[in-house]
Amino acid sequence: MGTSDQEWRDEQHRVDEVTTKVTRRIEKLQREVGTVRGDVVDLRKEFWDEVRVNFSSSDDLGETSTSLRQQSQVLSERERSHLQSSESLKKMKLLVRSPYFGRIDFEEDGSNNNETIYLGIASLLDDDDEEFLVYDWRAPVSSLYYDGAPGPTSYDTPMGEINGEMKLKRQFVIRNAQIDVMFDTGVTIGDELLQQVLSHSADNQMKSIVATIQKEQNAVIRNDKSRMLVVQGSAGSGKTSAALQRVAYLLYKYRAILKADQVLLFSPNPLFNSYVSSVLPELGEENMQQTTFQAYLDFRLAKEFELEDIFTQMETMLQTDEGHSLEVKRASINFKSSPAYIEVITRYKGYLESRGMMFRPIQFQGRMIISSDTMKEKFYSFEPSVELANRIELMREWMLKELSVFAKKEREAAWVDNQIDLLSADEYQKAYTHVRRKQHKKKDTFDDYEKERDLLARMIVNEWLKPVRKWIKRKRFVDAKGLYRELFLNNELLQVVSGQSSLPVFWDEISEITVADLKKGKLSYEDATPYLYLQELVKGFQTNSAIRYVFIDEVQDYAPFQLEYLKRLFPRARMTALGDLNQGIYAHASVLDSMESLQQLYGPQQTEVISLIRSYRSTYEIVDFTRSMMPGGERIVPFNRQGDKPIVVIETDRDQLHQKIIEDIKALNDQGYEHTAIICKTLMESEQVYEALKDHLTLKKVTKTTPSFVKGTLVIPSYLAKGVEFDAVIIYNASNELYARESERKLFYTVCTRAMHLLHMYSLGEPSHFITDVGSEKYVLIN
Ligand SMILES: Nc1ncnc2c1ncn2[C@@H]1O[C@H](COP(=O)(O)OP(=O)(O)OP(=O)(O)O)[C@@H](O)[C@H]1O
Repeated sequence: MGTSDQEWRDEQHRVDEVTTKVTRRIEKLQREVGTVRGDVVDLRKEFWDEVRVNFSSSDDLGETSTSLRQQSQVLSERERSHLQSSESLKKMKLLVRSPYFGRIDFEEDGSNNNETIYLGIASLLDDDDEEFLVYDWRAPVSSLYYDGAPGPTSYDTPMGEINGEMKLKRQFVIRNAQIDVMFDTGVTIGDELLQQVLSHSADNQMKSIVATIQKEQNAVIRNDKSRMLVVQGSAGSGKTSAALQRVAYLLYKYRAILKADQVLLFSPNPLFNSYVSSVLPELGEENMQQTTFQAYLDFRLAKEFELEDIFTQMETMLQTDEGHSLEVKRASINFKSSPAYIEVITRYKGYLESRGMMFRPIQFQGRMIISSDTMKEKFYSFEPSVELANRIELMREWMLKELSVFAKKEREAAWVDNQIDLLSADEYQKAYTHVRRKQHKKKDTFDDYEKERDLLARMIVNEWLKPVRKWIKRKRFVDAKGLYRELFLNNELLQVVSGQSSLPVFWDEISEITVADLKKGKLSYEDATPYLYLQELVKGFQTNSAIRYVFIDEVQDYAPFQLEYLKRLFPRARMTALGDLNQGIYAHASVLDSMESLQQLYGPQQTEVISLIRSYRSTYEIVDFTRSMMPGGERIVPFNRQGDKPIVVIETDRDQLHQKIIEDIKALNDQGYEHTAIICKTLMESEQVYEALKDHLTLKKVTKTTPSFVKGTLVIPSYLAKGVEFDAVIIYNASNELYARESERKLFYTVCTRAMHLLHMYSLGEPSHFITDVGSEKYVLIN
């Protein structure tokens, strides 16, 4: 809908006015921040000058402490004020170039007052703090802009629903205080603006989308009722974008009680962490915490085991030769990632309540302090109704007492005398000081020889037993490894706890490999979470209650076990899980067959599922091609942005193939496509390609340890391209030799959907049937 010249002039006039106010506000805040910073520095420097310190009498002591308190109050007040001013300044700086992006005119029922509401990244009040010149995009009234169309409408507020009529919905693009684009619009945030935004070049960092949030995305962002929010959305439908705006929304709505470090995002890989890290700061918010599930496993298990990571597992599974060992590995992954295996572990815990617990004996200098059998006997002497983990707690207390008894006896041992004799003068002095401190500074500690020997012996024994004590305190006496191994050594046990008389496929081989790995101190990726889960069921769960919101991106890549584990790990958190079943690239992903199964986690009552079906990232032609690869793909709705059809280039000679790719990339660079990727299937292929092309092109090699994306032409293995996007994607070898197994369809789909503007697939020999099955009208074939 067009706007008149007069309206344009009026709006520009308002932009000028607001910008002038913001500029003035910035100048004022800069002065304030400077002054307060100076005050804080001075106060810190002069802190002790202002405090009257006098410890002579109890009155003086009281005065000193009051003076200290007052001085630290002044300091913390100034520090708070500095923080506030700095935050306001940060927001004003966001507003100065583009104060707002939307306007709605709304008349509340019965008010007769047409209120004009402008929406921006942050709110702005006029000088007397009475009128909002700009409303924060997250304010309750702003939802009208994203959800409502001109006409009768309503929005929710903490006080209840407000009804009225929207008279106007207008969009702006304001750059450097000048209106570039302005138009009035209907329900959706205009396609025109989206067209503009989406046709831009890719970046190595994700951007915020506040000006063009779509209605269904807004539902994700503002959803506030469910414990678990599941977002199923096609590739490029804005799941990650919506998740990040949702974090910003929650931080705004609950600003009095929620801090950014109480929100945790699980990303698919460390690279992705850096890719999304600028969105929240762009919105004036602090970043949430970010991690990967792998990082958590490393944190918990890497000291104990040589841990297979998810990418190594992936490399194994992507081997071209489907030999028997790969079949066994796949069966192992499938079983160990299945809900049935959760049942096995849970029932195993029940089984252990009455039998089968395993302990590691406590020994000292080759002598037994407490044997495994004694521990087991003690464990089963506790009341059977006491929870397993609580019994372990009781065991810990009992063992610490036993250790004290042992320590007392040990003080008389001959080795202790030897140690005392061996103490150097220095050590003796140290021991003396130490013992004195322990004895609360009694002066007569080393008065007579007997006492002296006794105290030194006590100290030496305690020192020597310190690691044992620590070991007990950490409950290392529970033989978690033995308990886990038992499942693979004892078929009868497995049958009992699985409730099945038959054993899983390839069980003998799976068991043999698992046991051998455990013996070597190795743990495969598929064993890591079940192992941890069993250990926690027995020893008690380590939980993190500080985290209030957990976001899991690419949830289709998690096994049910891992989700169950996260639920336990964060007992006070609400969860938002975002995923696309079509992009489940890992072997264990096949077990998570529908997003609805995620409802089991917290139960349907506490779960809400939202589907996003519009795909924004890629051009119409690319989405039309990629969606045809997937069963049910017709449900994906491409955003109507036109581009070139995907290209398939067939070549029989590898050198020729390289030559063509080099020319292609040079041409793309000339056309201004700055962020392109040569996507290879595996790391090995990626390394070979990098070596072959690096002298002809400026390339950046990406591996699992690359800390962040940079702009340019990347050479990247398929699975590391998850979640990110590029102007142009070059699939290095999309041949049928490489991509033919059904299990690789989703991987191929995922890599193709990384392209925003251009998708070029090269093939050494016959192209993958994933391409040819699509229908030749959807791509251009070059022989
Ligand atoms: N409402 C929107 N306005 C502007 N751009 C959008 C909008 N929604 C999504 N996009 C853009 O579409 C692209 C894809 O978004 P995003 O990465 O969030 O999708 P996704 O669903 O997480 O994708 P995938 O599952 O394929 O990784 C990004 O460039 C994002 O900025």
